[in-house]
Amino acid sequence: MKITILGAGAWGSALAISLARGHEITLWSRDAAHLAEIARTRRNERYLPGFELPAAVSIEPELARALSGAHLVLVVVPTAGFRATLRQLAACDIGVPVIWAAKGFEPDTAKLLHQVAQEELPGGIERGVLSGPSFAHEVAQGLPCALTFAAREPAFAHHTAVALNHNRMRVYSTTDVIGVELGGAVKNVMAIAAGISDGMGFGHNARAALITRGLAEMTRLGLCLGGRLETFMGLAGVGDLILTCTGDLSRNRTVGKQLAAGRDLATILGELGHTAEGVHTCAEVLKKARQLGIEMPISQQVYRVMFEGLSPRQAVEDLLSREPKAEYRSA
Ligand SMILES: NC(=O)C1=CN([C@@H]2O[C@H](COP(=O)(O)OP(=O)(O)OC[C@H]3O[C@@H](n4cnc5c(N)ncnc54)[C@H](O)[C@@H]3O)[C@@H](O)[C@H]2O)C=CC1
Ligand SMILES: O=C(CO)COP(=O)(O)O
Repeated sequence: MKITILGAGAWGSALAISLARGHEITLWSRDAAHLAEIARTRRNERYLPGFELPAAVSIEPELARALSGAHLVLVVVPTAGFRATLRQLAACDIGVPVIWAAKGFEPDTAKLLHQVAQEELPGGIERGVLSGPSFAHEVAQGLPCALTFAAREPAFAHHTAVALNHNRMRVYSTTDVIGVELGGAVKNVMAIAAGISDGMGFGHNARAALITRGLAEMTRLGLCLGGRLETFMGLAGVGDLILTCTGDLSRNRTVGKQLAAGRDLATILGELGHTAEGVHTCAEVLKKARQLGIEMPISQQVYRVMFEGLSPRQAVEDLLSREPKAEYRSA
């Protein structure tokens, strides 16, 4: 299959390297100068240093040419650029399936990406989302991983998962698009919380509590939005939650650790040099939770630490001083 990947950050580049095992890949980005450097060096030293691009990956700065002959388009830009990228794509009159691998709500609109796709892509174009526990660096190394691909149409979900699957990347399929997208969005907020807790030295018990109660928040919101319980218990839910809350390769977890060290958010993001989707998605998650009357105390405290100057220590004390409750309750 010929797959065109839009977005040459860490994840777009890692997927290009990984999928080049069985497909012909064309990599495109809005940043022509960066693409020219990748084409010259056959490496993406800016976002994914240390990996050579396989021969099956071509670089194409002209979008229409990048899309020519493609059987599948994979959009891997941050949520902030998702709508604009789909608009460019739609202007090229594509007639092939479009799938995406970004995680989070669209900034400001509190929309999940399938809703943005619904607004921007012509009707009749098959679509879906790839998610799950997958640090770009490990995927580029060819280490084993398992992901999930969600699409409304079961046959499309199955065939796409089969096409993306290879012996280092097991891809499962589901029709729960909302659950998969919501899991990927909320886990990034929880990774910031876990980073704060670990950065404060609160220990393994506290982190396990955050992951578990984070899963409860994800599930409460996700079920209300129409996601399915089993999705939150799967790769795109608890799987990715565990990875990002515990793995030091996580950019969101790094943001949390730096906040715990008392550093200012703007400085942290400036130095990170990568996207940390949990930062803006936190506000969108809380917007949704408010609209639906759902309690999300951990997300609330992460927001207050990032944007209202609450100290990480006070944030944790506030969480612990809440009235004891039943562990399970309906939304
Ligand atoms: N890095 C990882 O391990 C994984 C990342 N993801 C998700 O993939 C998405 C992309 O992340 P990364 O590639 O890691 O980010 P990155 O920070 O490594 O690279 C971002 C890329 O997007 C481009 N970009 C930045 N703003 C843009 C905009 N407004 N419009 C179009 N392009 C823009 C940059 O030029 C760069 O090429 C995010 O939603 C992230 O949550 C998902 C799974 C794994
Ligand atoms: O989504 C990811 C792994 O599944 C990457 O997480 P970060 O964006 O926190 O690095």
